Amino acid sequence: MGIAYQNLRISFSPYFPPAEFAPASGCKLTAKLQFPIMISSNCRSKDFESSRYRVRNFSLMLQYMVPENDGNGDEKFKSFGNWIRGSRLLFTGGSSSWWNLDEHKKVEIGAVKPVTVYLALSRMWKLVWDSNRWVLLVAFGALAMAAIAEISMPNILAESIFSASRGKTVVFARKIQLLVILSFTSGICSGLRSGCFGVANIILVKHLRELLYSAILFQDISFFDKEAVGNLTSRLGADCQQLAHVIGNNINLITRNALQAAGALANLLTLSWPLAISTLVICSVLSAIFLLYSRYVMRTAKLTREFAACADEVARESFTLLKTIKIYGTERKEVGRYNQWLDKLAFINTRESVAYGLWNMSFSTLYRSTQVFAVVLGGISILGGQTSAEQLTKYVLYCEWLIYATWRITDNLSSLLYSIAASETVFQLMDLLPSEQFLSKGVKLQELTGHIQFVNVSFHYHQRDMLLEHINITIRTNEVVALVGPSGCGKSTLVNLLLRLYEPTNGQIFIDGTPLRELDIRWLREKIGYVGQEPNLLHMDIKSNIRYGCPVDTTQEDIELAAKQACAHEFISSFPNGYDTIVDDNLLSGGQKQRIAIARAILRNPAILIFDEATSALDSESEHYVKDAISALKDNQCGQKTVIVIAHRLSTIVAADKIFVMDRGQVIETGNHEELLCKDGYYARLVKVHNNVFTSVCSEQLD
Ligand SMILES: Nc1ncnc2c1ncn2[C@@H]1O[C@H](COP(=O)(O)OP(=O)(O)OP(=O)(O)O)[C@@H](O)[C@H]1O
Repeated sequence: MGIAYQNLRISFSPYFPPAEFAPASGCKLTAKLQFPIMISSNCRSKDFESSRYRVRNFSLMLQYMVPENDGNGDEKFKSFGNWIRGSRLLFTGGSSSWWNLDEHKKVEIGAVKPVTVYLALSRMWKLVWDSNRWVLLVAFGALAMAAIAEISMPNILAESIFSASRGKTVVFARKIQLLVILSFTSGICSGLRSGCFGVANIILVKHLRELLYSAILFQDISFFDKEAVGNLTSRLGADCQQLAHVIGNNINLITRNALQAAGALANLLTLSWPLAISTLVICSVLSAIFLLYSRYVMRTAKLTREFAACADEVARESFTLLKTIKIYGTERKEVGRYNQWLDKLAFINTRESVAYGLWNMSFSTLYRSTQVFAVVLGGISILGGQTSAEQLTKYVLYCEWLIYATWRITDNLSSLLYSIAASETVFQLMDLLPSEQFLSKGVKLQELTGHIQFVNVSFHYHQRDMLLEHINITIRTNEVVALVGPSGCGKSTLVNLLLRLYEPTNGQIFIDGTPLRELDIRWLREKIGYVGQEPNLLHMDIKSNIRYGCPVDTTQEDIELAAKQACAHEFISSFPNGYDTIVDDNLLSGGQKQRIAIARAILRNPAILIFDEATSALDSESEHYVKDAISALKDNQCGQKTVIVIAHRLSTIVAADKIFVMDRGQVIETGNHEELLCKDGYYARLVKVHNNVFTSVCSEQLD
């Protein structure tokens, strides 16, 4: 990997730190830099040295690099200069570097095994054939009929003209009749062919998207740590759409033109084999040029998709974080970040267009020269008395057909190759096996009481240092426990392991005495209620949001009861549409979203309830209510629960039966509030700091 930007000043956006950047792990970036990177002041240089940031994906890192002078006039001059330099290279023999795409290979995302045309086509074919073979059979039947009708026409056309010139009225009338029948046959069959291939295409794209989407969704969460969301949506959207052309246009037109070319060649051979062979030579030259062109197209297509995906990812990220961008006034920086990928896209597309122009130039020249060639050779033959004018006319017509068909075949082949290149990543993703969690059939216990044990559990994220070390904790049935500790000490990670979003690197987790790995994951998750740090609601009505993922049927009363317990009923009822109000980003405050998420967790009536800083986005009053809701759930009407709360707010955790104090991935203290205060250790210090802050805030308010 290397960076080939000449004299480019690069800065890292402070709002999107390169979360995994460090030359240390696996990617010796600094050793290969061709030019020094100047890091601007908005990025602390220690971040680069720190082992916190490692290169996980070089291309991801590139997305965070922003040319410092983006958007100003200087840059426009520079890019204009680049264009001039580019054109000079193209036309002055320095073209090899102008055409060179190798440099850009370095930013391709994830090495993908190339897919052969045969493999890709057979997979696509199978997708359509398995679900609706009749469409394909009718399409190919109609295609063959139309091609036969069309290819017979030049012959009959010439015969009817020459029969008229010879005054043979009966022959002329018969030929015209035949021409009319052929015209109708060709028209009807062409319509049927296009329609059926169009339907086949729709079936193909639907299946591709369906399979791809489900293959992605069934991956482990660690898969999403490595893949950018923009890339995945790009595969689902643009790449699948690109494949939409394969059957409907490419295969359809290639087959039709191949049949027509074969028919034309057969007719040419019967008319005059020397002339036919000379046309074939021209067609072969065309094919050879096309082969060169197509190889280039395959490479540009791949890069185009990768860069478009990166641009999508930047746009997606910007739109998601729009508020942050507005507040920090980084619109121009974001435009620069986006532009960076657009420039790369333009670079590739310009070369692709020039290559297409050169290909078209070669084709047009050879096509026209064939006509001239045919007339010259044919004329000589007529003058020598070896060929008749009728034969020459037929020859010129079929010659045109052959060359035209060759052109259409190559043109569609290039588009087909473009699509096949898009299929590589799509198929690679589709071939990913679902997470092992979903494949193995685990144990379903008769009842889940919520007794949890972490036995010597250690864990680290992919390519990161060990985060949790030798965790040994026991949470008894119906206990309310709190996890406390400084930010980043691994509290949420501990919960992630309990939810089996990640597997421990060492040690085991037991639930009701059964190893977590052996339990049926769906069954287990049905029994767990989870309220995350950032409550994510879906774009649907509030009722459906509360009911989301609930394993049992629920009534409106159940939903309202859960909302009441989560202190959400009042504000929901205040909306004109009440529980039918559609949730969108601006409608609800952070606290309101969290209360809906709490209601969702309560409605499931889970055996284990997890609140990951569930109170962080709540105002004091709501926090008080939610605390009450948690206590109510603890000694609850509908069966007792084990409750795990991760909270920074002291008030939320004081009432817990047991508090686990964590620091740097280890549990350093255990006990209830009073016990821990008596220990006068880390927890006691935390409480003191909290009280001091609280007292100073109160006295400031009193002043
Ligand atoms: N998916 C991930 N991939 C890599 N590292 C991660 C991932 N999720 C979290 N981390 C890292 O693990 C460490 C612990 O994160 P975790 O969210 O468990 O901390 P926490 O104690 O819950 O912090 P907070 O109280 O701020 O939420 C952090 O340094 C974080 O950067």
